[in-house]
Amino acid sequence: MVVQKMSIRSQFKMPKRLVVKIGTSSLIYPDGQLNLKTMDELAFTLSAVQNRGLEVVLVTSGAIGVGLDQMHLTKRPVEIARQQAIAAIGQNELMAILNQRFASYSQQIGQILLTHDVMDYPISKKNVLNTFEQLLLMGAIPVVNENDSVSVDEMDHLTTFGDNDQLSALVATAIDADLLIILSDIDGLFDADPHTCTNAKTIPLIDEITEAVVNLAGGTGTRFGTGGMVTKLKAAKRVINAGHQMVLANGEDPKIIFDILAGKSIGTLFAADC
Ligand SMILES: Nc1ncnc2c1ncn2[C@@H]1O[C@H](COP(=O)(O)OP(=O)(O)O)[C@@H](O)[C@H]1O
Ligand SMILES: N[C@@H](CCC(=O)OP(=O)(O)O)C(=O)O
Repeated sequence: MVVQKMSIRSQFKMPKRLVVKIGTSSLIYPDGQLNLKTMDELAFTLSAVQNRGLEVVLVTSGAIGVGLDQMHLTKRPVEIARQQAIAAIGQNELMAILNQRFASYSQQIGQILLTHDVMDYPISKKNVLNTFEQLLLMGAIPVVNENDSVSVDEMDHLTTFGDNDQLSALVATAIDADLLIILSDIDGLFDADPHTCTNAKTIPLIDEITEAVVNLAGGTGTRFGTGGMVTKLKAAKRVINAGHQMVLANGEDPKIIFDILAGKSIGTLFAADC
């Protein structure tokens, strides 16, 4: 048997403050069942990382996916109000499961529901940042999702409903996190959509989001995911512009975070050339 030694990234900087975003496609199986294994491993890994002295924030999707399961629905409804109602049901259950899993590792969590435009208003931004700082000071892990029942794509709301990739980048840059890890159902950024192109290969390092890079991105590959690669690249651009790093990796086993933090060459690292 040939054991391949994974190479260590020379560009990777060990973070002090980490944001991890996990997508619906990692939390819900393709048949709509909840992926309790991943949820448990996520709680274990983040608790262990926090326990070793890193400040950790979790941005989690899954409210709609969990809500569909709760309501025994197989399809996401088209009507926005129905999606919002299902998210309201699912968010409760999602937090109940996460709370229980984190509690089993003696890790306190605190829920923060955000809309993308919160950071545009100085007073709401200050209040939100104060909440993050206090939770982190208390050793708690802030658990963030979009406030789905008030997020709509119209008038004074500036972004589309349901984009936690960009929300995670917004949070990461606002709280000055050194690293954003986006966990999805794919191993990284591929040179073509891996679900439609069998020869597609992962790209280990991207130092700039050029037009050519943007052109590699397709939409979501699952019934439950929303943004696909397009929103992940927008997130990467925001993080790179703020002088920080982002890693996109497969969230099937969140213990992969230990290897990412050890600098191993896993997934795609987005980092500007120093
Ligand atoms: N160039 C690409 N490289 C990797 N994945 C891609 C690419 N273009 C499109 N995708 C799709 O993006 C999907 C991940 O996004 P999404 O389904 O929204 O997941 P999540 O729920 O984790 O946000 C992949 O499963 C894949 O089908
Ligand atoms: N706020 C929505 C998530 C929207 C979203 O961005 O989903 P995903 O593409 O799976 O990260 C929910 O919790 O279902």
